[in-house]
Amino acid sequence: MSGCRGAIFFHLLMYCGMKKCTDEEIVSRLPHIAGWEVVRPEGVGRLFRVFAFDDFSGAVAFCVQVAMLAEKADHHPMMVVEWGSVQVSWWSHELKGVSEKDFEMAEATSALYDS
Ligand SMILES: C[C@H](O)[C@H](O)[C@H]1CNC2=NC(N)=NC(=O)C2=N1
Repeated sequence: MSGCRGAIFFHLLMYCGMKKCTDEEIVSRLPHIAGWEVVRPEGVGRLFRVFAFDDFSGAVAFCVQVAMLAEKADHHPMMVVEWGSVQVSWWSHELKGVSEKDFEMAEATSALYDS
């Protein structure tokens, strides 16, 4: 298999099991991930939470931890870092919405923050 076809095959394997959550599924799951809300920029649902820090370096260190988690899972958030806070958004680009994977990643992100 060529490198390109191999990459496409891997990509399909990773994402064919994922499905976009319905609005009903999102509403029922959201109370189980404290602090997260759904935002819909340009009509695409995302899980969103702001994490508070006492300084800039704490916020950056958290971003690095989340980045390592993301690399392991091959699923990547949007993070906006500034003094005292990190805004994290999880959604599935491929599906143009929120999937089960995003809920798992949001939960893992909160667990990192709480640890
Ligand atoms: C090729 C690679 O596996 C894909 O582009 C992955 C990378 N990380 C990703 N992260 C997120 N959040 N959504 C995706 O659809 C996605 N796709």
